[in-house]
Amino acid sequence: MASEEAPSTDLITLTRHVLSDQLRLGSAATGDLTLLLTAIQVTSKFIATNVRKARLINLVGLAGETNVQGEEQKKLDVLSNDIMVNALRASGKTAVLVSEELEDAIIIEEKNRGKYCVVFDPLDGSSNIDAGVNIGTIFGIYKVRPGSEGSIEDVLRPGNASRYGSSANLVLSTGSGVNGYTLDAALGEFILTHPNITIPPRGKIYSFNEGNAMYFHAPVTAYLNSIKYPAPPKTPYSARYIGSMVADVHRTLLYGGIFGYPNDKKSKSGKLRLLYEAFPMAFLTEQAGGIATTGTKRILDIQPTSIHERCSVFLGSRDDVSDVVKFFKEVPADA
Ligand SMILES: O=P(O)(O)OC[C@H]1O[C@](O)(COP(=O)(O)O)[C@@H](O)[C@@H]1O
Repeated sequence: MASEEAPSTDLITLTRHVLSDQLRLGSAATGDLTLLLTAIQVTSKFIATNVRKARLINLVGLAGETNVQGEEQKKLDVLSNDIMVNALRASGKTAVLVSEELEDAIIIEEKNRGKYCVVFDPLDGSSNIDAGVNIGTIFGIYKVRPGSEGSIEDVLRPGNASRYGSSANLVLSTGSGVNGYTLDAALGEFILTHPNITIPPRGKIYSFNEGNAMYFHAPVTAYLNSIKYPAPPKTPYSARYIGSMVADVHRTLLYGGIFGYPNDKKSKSGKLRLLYEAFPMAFLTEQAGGIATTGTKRILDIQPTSIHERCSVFLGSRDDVSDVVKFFKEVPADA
């Protein structure tokens, strides 16, 4: 009879892990980032719980409002946004908040102000909510510039980011590698389950919404044809597309391959937002050993000019994304 392996007694919670990370920084660490991440953890747990029981407590469907992107807001979009704004303000560690759901940035009042700015998409993939498909929260954290009291300029800077479904995962980088945590709902703790995530140098999966294929620019079409109809002995890549960036990128980090949402002839600037979708995902991808590009520019080098601007996104395994960049060099945009 197979003996079940005894559970590890050395539980590494997210808080413990971030603290040890901060302690490695010695006196430079004030504990502020740990407290801010604790606030974000609480919002993720709350959102995870509500996503799980959404249909039972009438939290599915539309909220009846439209956001700055022109998208109809889901009830869970609004709830998740309110929860994050309140928790981040109450943490006393933030100066500027930028949310996908709010037209303007929130500049935190002096009495509650801290030294961090948080940009976030409270519920990414919301088109999938009512079908119970994986969705998530994406966030990025900046320090205010020296001498700044907190203004929009503190987040309009080059970038150089939870997932809810069968399990709630949180994937985090503070600049020294990427770690994944799984929420133990019984304990109410995120436990380290994926230490030091490293993306494979090349994968066998591509993740694009090919429903837009007729609008794709020539380099993208040429690249996709190269992996769908390769010359033998190479074999075609598999297609996987959930339609929630947080879930498609999570899988890409673990299995390798490429996720892409390019700008095209229909949407010139692309769909995904630079500050709170592309930057955090690009940072995680690079920290995991991958590449994140627009096809012609490293995403983290982009200088943002507005908080809701969009950009083209290709990210994933180093060799796969390098192939895309090669096609952008060799194939004229509208050949
Ligand atoms: O439905 P499409 O056009 O494939 O777009 C899906 C993409 O849009 C998004 O849903 C945008 O995010 P929001 O749901 O936060 O607006 C991404 O998660 C996803 O990658």
